[in-house]
Amino acid sequence: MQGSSSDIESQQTHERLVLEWDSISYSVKNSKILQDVSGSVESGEMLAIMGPSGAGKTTILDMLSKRVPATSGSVTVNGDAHADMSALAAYVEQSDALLGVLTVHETIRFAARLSFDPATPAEQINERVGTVIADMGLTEVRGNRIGNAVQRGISGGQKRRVTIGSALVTMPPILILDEPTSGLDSRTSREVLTAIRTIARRHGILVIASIHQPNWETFALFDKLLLLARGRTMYFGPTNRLDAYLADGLDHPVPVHANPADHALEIFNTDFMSDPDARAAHVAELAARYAAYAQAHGLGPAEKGAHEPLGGRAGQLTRRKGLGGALKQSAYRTGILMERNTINYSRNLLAYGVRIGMYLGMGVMLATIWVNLAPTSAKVNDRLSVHFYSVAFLGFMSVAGIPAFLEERQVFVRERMNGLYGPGAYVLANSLVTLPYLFLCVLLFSVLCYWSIGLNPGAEHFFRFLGVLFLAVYTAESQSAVVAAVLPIFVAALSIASFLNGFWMSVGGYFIRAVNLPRFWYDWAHWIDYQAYAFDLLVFNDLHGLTLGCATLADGSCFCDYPSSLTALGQCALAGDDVLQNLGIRGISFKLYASILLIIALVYRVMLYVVLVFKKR
Ligand SMILES: Nc1ncnc2c1ncn2[C@@H]1O[C@H](COP(=O)(O)OP(=O)(O)OP(=O)(O)O)[C@@H](O)[C@H]1O
Repeated sequence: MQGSSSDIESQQTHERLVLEWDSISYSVKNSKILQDVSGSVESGEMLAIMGPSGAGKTTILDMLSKRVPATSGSVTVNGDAHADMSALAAYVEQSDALLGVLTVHETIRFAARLSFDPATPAEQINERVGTVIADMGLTEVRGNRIGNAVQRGISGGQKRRVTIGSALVTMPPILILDEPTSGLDSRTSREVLTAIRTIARRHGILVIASIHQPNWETFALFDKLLLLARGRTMYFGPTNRLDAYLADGLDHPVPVHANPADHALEIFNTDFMSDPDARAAHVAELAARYAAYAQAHGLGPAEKGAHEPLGGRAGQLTRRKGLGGALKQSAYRTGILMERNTINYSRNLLAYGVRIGMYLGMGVMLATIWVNLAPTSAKVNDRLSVHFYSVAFLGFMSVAGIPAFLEERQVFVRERMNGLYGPGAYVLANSLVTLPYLFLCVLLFSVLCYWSIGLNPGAEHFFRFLGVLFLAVYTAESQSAVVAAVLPIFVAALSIASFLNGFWMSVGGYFIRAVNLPRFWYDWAHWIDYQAYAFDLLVFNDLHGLTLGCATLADGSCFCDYPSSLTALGQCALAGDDVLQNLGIRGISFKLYASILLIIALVYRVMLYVVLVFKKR
């Protein structure tokens, strides 16, 4: 039988799941953010979580998705407290983490490709992507870019729908949405939630959404409602029984023509009560009244029944794949990420175009300021400063890559949480796609300045200069990535990465000779300083084997700026190796130093991986 869209549709119909949470509480220090909240929801159902601002809606979503463990109580799927939620659930956060230069269609298609089995035919993926784009009302803007600081893109509400679409297209068994309708007008909110409901019913997806102020029709799309105030349950049950509870349980019937959701939020909002004790007592009383009513009227979580054990697709997802399978999947996802990164890098003018311009500018600057250095001993210090400047400033400017790394990292955090791929695939794709881009930057810089400065001529010397500089810049870029992964806040990452580069400059051996450094710094910092190895290599490459002319003074004597072994032989010249000897870098092994530089770069890449393994947000 021919593969058709119905194949993929049927593959994506999930087995029945029941998500239950039993008496979950969450405290930070001594403050109780959630208290004894219980409930359940199953495949095909939509649960709304509502409550005044600060009621604990995002917190409970974090508990249900197991992003944050509850202080007490349990969260189970089909009775299993160890179900792998990253494999079962897609979580759509309040903020939209998207790559600004991709189009709407590309964004959703990449999400689909990252989630589907490698064997899924492209037409099936395209069909699913097309359906989701239509369902989210994005057909008109499917070819438009998302937008970023330099290029205005789609609207905030459309971005919200792209984020939801990117989750929905992966057909997760559980879909968790934090404020899916923020930024959407009431008609669009209703359309989007109607589409989610249709897809959820059709494919048996369990949907949980926190929501602010839904209008009547939107509210009615939900099967169940959990109403929170100050972390306590004000109501949990079918949406269509809320009216009865407000009237009979609380003596606050919904006025004629009023929206029950608005009315309930008015009752449970205690933010404007000035006395904190009275506020706490009021909320406690409302929670007690709900508990008594729920018991008397059979509301609350369904009776725990016998569950099917997790099996089928969900079970497969929660089970670890064999090593071979995992590696294959990982290689497949890495390939897709590389493709996406390449598009991102090639289109991201702000992050990458401007940087290329900056490296070009630095090349022109060096070429015109250190212009045509004669091979004389008087110009040795100028040559040294060229090498120092090239390593230190090109390395330093790697901080310009931090904003783009942070944008990419946010997308990674979202997709990783949703089980699309792990830190291994991400780091590998990032590490590989950065290579040609940085190489291009360093190549442009080198071509522009190497010959006009008059560094050691010869192709071999030029290519060594290029290679060493490229390794140094790649190491610096890797260092910036590690810093930004640890501290994903732009200003903080920028400050720390700049400080580190300044530190490496200070202990590298240029400003103060390495052997003159205080032992405390020399014994460790100098030896792990990538700039020190790169500087030594560039100087060695330039001066080794070179003969430099010295000055003949008025009295006929010869003056060299460095002690020369050649003057004793009757030549008024300075051997480049004499300078190297004086600097303490004579006889270094080019291969060894280049290998150490490479190892430092790789260590940073491994550090990036380790940081991302442990730092999940
Ligand atoms: N890690 C934390 N440390 C301290 N306070 C926290 C922490 N997490 C949540 N809170 C507090 O718990 C309360 C509930 O926060 P939460 O973000 O869950 O509310 P919310 O209902 O989603 O609010 P909103 O609708 O405004 O987004 C807030 O007062 C918040 O400040």
